[in-house]
Amino acid sequence: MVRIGVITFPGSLDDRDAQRAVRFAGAEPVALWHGDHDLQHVDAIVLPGGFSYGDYLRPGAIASLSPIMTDVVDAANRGVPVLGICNGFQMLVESHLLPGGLIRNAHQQFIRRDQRLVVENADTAWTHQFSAGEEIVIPLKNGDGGFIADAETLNRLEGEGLVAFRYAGVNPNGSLNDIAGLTNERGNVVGLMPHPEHAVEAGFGPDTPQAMSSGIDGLRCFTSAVEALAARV
Ligand SMILES: NC(=O)CC[C@H](N)C(=O)O
Repeated sequence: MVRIGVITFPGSLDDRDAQRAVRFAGAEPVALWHGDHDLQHVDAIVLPGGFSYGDYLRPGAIASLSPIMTDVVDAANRGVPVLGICNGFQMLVESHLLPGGLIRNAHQQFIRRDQRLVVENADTAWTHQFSAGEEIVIPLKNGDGGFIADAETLNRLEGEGLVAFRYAGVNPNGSLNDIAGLTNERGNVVGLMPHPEHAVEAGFGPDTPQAMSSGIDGLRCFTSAVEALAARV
């Protein structure tokens, strides 16, 4: 069975939900601890949402220095699929596995909403079960979701198709180019601000009209990875 590790940091909030999403996707969730240098030979890694180290300094900045993050960076560079959700996306950026930065929302408020997204890149480990241009709805909840990058980086991200998800309808936080999520060149590392793990079970996900979203749009992030990994085993 495919085994997907979910790393818990001090202040993680959504690690249990991420484990549950992994189980719903048909894989075995493996609870990993940030202070261990031990990935327990998992096939893929999820960095969950939350408030690691109370968002002290910058969200994800202290967590990026946790012992296990050197193992995560090594694994990512070997091609192991890594998904960073919200605070996990912030950790990926702070670890330089993805470029740019995430700053306070433009309106200065913490925001929670069911968010429309366009899947821009459906050729990554975590998105290949979507189609490019497909619109989905998953929850968004953060205080520091404003994506920034210098002009050269932004041009490269757009030119090389490294924008994985883009906000649709409204830009909820002032992110440049409506960027909600990124992938690396290889497609194994993906980070996004909205929360796919909160949209994996009918009746508990976004409350949107059927025509707009299945309510479980987030599940395909996880089943994408599980399907590709299962084919390798
Ligand atoms: N939901 C989350 O993971 C929140 C991330 C981070 N603490 C923020 O507020 O931006």
